[in-house]
Amino acid sequence: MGKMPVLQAQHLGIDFGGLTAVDDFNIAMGPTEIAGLIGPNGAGKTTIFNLLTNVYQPTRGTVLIDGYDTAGKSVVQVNKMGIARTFQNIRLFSQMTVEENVLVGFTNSMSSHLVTDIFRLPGHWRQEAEFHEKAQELLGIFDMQGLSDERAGNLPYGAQRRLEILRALATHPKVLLLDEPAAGMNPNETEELMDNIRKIRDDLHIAILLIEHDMNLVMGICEVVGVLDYGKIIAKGSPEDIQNDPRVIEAYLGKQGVK
Ligand SMILES: Nc1ncnc2c1ncn2[C@@H]1O[C@H](COP(=O)(O)OP(=O)(O)OP(=O)(O)O)[C@@H](O)[C@H]1O
Repeated sequence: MGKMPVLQAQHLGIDFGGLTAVDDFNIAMGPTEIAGLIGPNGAGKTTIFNLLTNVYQPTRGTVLIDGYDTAGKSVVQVNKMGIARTFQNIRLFSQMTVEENVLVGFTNSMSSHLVTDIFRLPGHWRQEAEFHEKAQELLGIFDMQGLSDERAGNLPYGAQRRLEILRALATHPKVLLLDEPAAGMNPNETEELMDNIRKIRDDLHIAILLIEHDMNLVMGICEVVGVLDYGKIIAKGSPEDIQNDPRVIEAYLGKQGVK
């Protein structure tokens, strides 16, 4: 039998007043799977990320990370259980350096006195050196070591998005959720991002679930794609299956003019 899923959602749903934003969402992700979630604007994609990370408490259903139920856990606790995410809008600490932004990611897996050590007390050189090294290693994924001391806010847009991914990776997730990682990127940057997403999966052995409107990216790197429409999954399968599914073409791809 295959390995236990790292991320499982069962009959997950949420209502906002009278609106059912997500209903009966199910997923079981293998440890190194790359999956995509697509659907028209307002279909509920980001809401699913918010449910998976406990930003929203589900009205129905369960989420399991590595087999453990996330019910009642805080966002930080769920992150420690193994799920990390990026956001549609960049949320970096723009006044801090590139390396400091990565270090912030590490702090989530440390006890609070270690955080104090790193940021306030200069005595713990060995620890600092260790974290510096780890940060450099992560920055190396995107060849960003040379930018360590730049202020994050001064980086070009594409580099800021890459840094966000690294900061999420610094929390040592088993599952990485990427919310529109290619948004605002030019075709060359998107192509590079695709290689890097594969590289992250291969090198770090983690599962990646992504929301994306860029169909080249979705169809190019996802092994499984789920299509969401009005809060419900209307189709699920390989990129080929999805592209040929009449329901999908009607709900989404047709409107986008993608063949
Ligand atoms: N906190 C909230 N309160 C009320 N309604 C909400 C809330 N969050 C999301 N919704 C509603 O849930 C639905 C799904 O929104 P969501 O942002 O998840 O869609 P999406 O598929 O991510 O869209 P997009 O592709 O535009 O980002 C929308 O109708 C939205 O208005």
